[in-house]
Amino acid sequence: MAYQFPALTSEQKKELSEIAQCIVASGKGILAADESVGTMGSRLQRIKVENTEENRRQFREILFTVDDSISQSIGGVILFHETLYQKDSQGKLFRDILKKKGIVVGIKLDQGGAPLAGTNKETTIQGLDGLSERCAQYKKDGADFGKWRAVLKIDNQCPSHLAIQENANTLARYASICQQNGLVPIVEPEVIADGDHDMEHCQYVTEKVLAAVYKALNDHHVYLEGTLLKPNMVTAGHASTKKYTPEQVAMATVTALYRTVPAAVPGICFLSGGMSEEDATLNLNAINLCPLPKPWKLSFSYGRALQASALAAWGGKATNKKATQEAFMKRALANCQAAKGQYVHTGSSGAASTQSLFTACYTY
Ligand SMILES: O=P(O)(O)OC[C@@]1(O)O[C@H](CO)[C@@H](O)[C@@H]1O
Repeated sequence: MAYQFPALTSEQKKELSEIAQCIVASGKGILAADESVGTMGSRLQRIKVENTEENRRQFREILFTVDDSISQSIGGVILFHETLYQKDSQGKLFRDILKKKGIVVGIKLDQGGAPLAGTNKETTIQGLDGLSERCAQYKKDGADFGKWRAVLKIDNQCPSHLAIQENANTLARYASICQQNGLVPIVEPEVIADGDHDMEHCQYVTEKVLAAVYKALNDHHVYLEGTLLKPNMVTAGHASTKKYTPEQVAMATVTALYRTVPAAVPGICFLSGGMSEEDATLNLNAINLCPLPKPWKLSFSYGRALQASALAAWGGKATNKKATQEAFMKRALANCQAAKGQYVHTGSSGAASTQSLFTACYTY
């Protein structure tokens, strides 16, 4: 069929693919620091710190003012709206601090779930109304990529055909709007780990979801070279009694991706989904060593698995700045090595790094 109505100019495509490649350049991944106020509240509650704007700002200032060498491991940071406009204690905007380090700034664009009536408590994600205007403003304010997380669960009759189609289409519509405004869309269809299903079942569902997402992206004329995928790894449900090695997780994950994700996609940055920091790193390392064709960069976009030790080290005290930055740097480096298949587990990880970070029905 003739391509009569091109969605993007060649200049727009060039810009988008350059941004995407820069984020996942060798060994680099993403710090997902885009927790909403509510989600950050539950993180802070764990360390007995009050969820105030100032406390959220202080923790993020510590992360973002870490040594410049962080840019060898972190190619992009996803921010929440509030954080995009926050400043450090010297009055410098966080986004300028990150950009000065050569880190690309991203913004969370989804606005929470809404029930899909007639399903077993499944959801779609809101935020398409006014999205183009928000994207245009964020681009002016220094963001170069966006993120939208859709949630699919494995349960009785789930995910339903409706939930898969609706979320795939919404992700594709979001991705198209992002690209029109110069933002690289991170497409995140998360099959959450709640449940007692085995890994094979998770693989089956993940393949169905990803196949629907890439069909929808194609229908919406999304330029794949200017996108990044943020999927779950293929694992057993959190309540499953079956245990799998990182090599088994890697084989199931890469098989699912190889069957469904086009080679034009420059990078796949996994979410950590409640895995411990160490498991998230070991699995990513095994994924990069998996003996299957891997035409994309396979990296990380971790929230919990990059910040849990740092949060524990901070404990709300400014005097713990150095220890907090060291803990963050350690995980960032470990994941940088894992993104190249070069991580060697030394056995010296702190308690926080092996602790499960799973929260049931994790939403926002
Ligand atoms: O699973 P993780 O790695 O902790 O976080 C993944 C993530 O998509 O989920 C959170 C909720 O939207 C976001 O803060 C984050 O970007």
